[in-house]
Amino acid sequence: MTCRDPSPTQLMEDNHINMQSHSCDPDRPAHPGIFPTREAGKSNHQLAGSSVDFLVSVVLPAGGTGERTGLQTPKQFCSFLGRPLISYTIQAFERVSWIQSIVVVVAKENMDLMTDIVQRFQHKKVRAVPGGSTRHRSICNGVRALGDGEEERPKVVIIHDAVRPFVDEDLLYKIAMAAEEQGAAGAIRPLVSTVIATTSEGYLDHSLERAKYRASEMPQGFTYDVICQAYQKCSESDFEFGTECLHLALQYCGTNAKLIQGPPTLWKVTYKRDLAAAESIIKETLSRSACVITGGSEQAVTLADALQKAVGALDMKLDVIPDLMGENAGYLLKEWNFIQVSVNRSCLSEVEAVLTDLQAANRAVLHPLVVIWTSGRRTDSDSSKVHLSGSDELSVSGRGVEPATIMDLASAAKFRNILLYGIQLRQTKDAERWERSVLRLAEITSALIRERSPALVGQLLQA
Ligand SMILES: Nc1ccn([C@@H]2O[C@H](COP(=O)(O)OP(=O)(O)OP(=O)(O)O)[C@@H](O)[C@H]2O)c(=O)n1
Ligand SMILES: O=P(O)(O)OC[C@@H](O)[C@@H](O)[C@@H](O)CO
Repeated sequence: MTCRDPSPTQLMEDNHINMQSHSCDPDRPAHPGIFPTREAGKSNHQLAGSSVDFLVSVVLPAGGTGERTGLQTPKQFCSFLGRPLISYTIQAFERVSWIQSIVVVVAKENMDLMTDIVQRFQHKKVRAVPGGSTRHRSICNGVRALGDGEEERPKVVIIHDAVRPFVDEDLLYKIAMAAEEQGAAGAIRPLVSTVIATTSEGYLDHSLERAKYRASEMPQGFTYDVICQAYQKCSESDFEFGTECLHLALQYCGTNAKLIQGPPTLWKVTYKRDLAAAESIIKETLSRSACVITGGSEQAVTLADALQKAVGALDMKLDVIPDLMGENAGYLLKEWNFIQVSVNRSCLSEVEAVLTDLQAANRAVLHPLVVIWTSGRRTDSDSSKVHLSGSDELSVSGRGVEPATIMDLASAAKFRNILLYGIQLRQTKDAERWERSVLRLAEITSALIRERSPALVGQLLQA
């Protein structure tokens, strides 16, 4: 996780609300209906096993400064594996086919940065609008943008803090359907700590019965009309100090939100420790599987099968294939990790071919891809076993692969966000030692894929 400059420290321009019009944006002309009342459009989207037959749009409030992290860079722009947190959240919504559009609400000084992020990570359905000095004001600006004529007004608006990157389609579907039916819906989680009330002198006044209360999380959903009306009627104090959209719907629209319990991953990145936790989850998600390419040789398949068995104990799934052609080309579009196994071959041509395929598939836009070149050599007549070659015997011709060669290849690949590592297996005649070497190979492979460290790129490690 990196939180480098540019780090906007300028606090958002104060965004005063005009009581008459409740315009959330001081620059926009005040007018009686800040939320157009055109009939919501209809659209039919088929979800596997379910359907959403109304338009759904999303508002991602991302206009905060993240003061509680103690960092200069607002947490939504802190990077994980070279990508800002907000891009992960946007991706979680982009892959939901029945969501028609996403409005990201950012501080005015971050509008250019947000536009760059949308372009760099090829986000679709996304546009950025300026936020306000409080979360409610930002959300209000986002909701208003949904009705400003650039697109068909949605039936349901999903509101989700941009710093909650782990949200799944199943929950979004439940929230959207409940909001369409009920007018409002929100995700909840059990309380971890008991809530207590304090006296003005800082003493315990009373304790709430924890079982009767829940933590209000995100996503939340509202019919466009309900959330518009709520923001049109709410008070200046609500805009300034409020933290709960569901409350506004109840208070100003008489709409009782349907509450839906979500998974533990709904938590909001708030403190610095949450950034580390988010990075760990992102890395873990990318490291659950890999594709092993053998070229079809018997020795390479033997080594790959041994590796597959060994990493299974490390909670990692390997698919062993001969190449990335035909139906195996699908791995180029779904896998983040590739292991090229070469036995008795000195050149890196096979791994170069993998790199070329990956670059052509343009897969490294969202996440760095990991390619590991694993080399071994059969050293006895028993073809059922691939023994390990010493680095000085790596090739049939007796010439080993120069470490500089893989470093050069890796340096070029890194510019395309592909991390190339090499692992050599040591020579042994002893089956038990060979097993231990394969276990080391599995541990190194798993660690390289999990950490995706740019520092080790191009290194030739020894298993
Ligand atoms: N004026 C604001 C304040 C907050 N938010 C957004 O609302 C979400 C939840 O708010 P919070 O976690 O409080 O973010 P910050 O206000 O940035 O955090 P802090 O209170 O620590 O400064 C975040 O995505 C934040 O960017 C916003 O859009 N506009
Ligand atoms: O912006 P804050 O971190 O102060 O609070 C945000 C939370 O209140 C909010 O995300 C949920 O409680 C749902 O409303």
